[in-house]
Amino acid sequence: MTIMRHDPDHLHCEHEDPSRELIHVDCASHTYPDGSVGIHEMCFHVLKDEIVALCGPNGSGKSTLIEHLNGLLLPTKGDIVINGRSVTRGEREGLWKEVGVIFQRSEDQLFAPTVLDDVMFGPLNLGMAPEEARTAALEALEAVGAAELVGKLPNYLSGGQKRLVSIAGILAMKPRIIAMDEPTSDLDPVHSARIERLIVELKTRYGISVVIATHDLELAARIADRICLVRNGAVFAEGSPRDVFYDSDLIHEAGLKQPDTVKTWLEYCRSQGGKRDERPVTRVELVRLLGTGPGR
Ligand SMILES: Nc1ncnc2c1ncn2[C@@H]1O[C@H](COP(=O)(O)OP(=O)(O)OP(=O)(O)O)[C@@H](O)[C@H]1O
Repeated sequence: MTIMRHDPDHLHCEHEDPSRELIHVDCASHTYPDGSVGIHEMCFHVLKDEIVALCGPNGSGKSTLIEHLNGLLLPTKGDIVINGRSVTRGEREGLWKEVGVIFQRSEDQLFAPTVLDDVMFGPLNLGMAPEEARTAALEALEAVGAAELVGKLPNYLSGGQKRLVSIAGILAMKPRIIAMDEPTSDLDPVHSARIERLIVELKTRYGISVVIATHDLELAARIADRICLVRNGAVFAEGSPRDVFYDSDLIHEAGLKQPDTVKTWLEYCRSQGGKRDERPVTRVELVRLLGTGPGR
């Protein structure tokens, strides 16, 4: 995968793998009622079996894009096509079965008296019979490792537990795609690692494609198949973590900073005057290379 730059003068939302496409955001724009531009001529896609990370500075449009992926917001211009159905043309029935969205603030998602009620809410809403919904909810809580929380009051859960329960609530609806806004923000390292493992499992074990909006570039480097750089309401470049994070000009243009792992390797190579063919993006890769030294 090489870096693809989106040329604002020749916008095209095509890509090389349309047969695997689940989401197609076709030059979509959204202006909020107060005149703020949320997204502007956004071209974006999600394929089957991939984890895509949206990376960009505050206010670049990541959350606004995520809220468009299951019809919470509608574009004021352009189209959003989910699994062949145009959201803009009103084909929105059952959209929550296709794309589940997990908000940055888990509180926005949890409102029922108990965790079980909360996780059952989505399946019941999709028309499942109560027993079936209960089974789906229990399975989802088990899958996220939160089975012991089943009878608890959502209000009294810790931030990390709330995040797990809100993921279970979405997973219980068995969507094809899950979009998460800042999935690891405000979590301690243990809970972050748990959510990170869960995101990878959603893809590898359940065949769910995942979109994450994140400021944690180290996380994106570890788990994403594709990085989409977002600026001024649009994806302006995309590529593999290795290609994107080693392009310092591009990262600068995105208003971001290279991940520490990348910076450490580049500094090490400079200090050693060695070759730079390898491009580690995870700490495990970095440590392995530091053991052999650059250019050896
Ligand atoms: N409900 C809203 N009403 C008005 N403007 C909004 C609303 N939500 C977002 N915006 C504006 O839309 C633009 C994009 O915001 P958005 O929250 O999508 O960015 P973001 O990349 O997710 O930012 P962050 O990383 O800080 O979460 C910003 O200028 C923001 O002020």
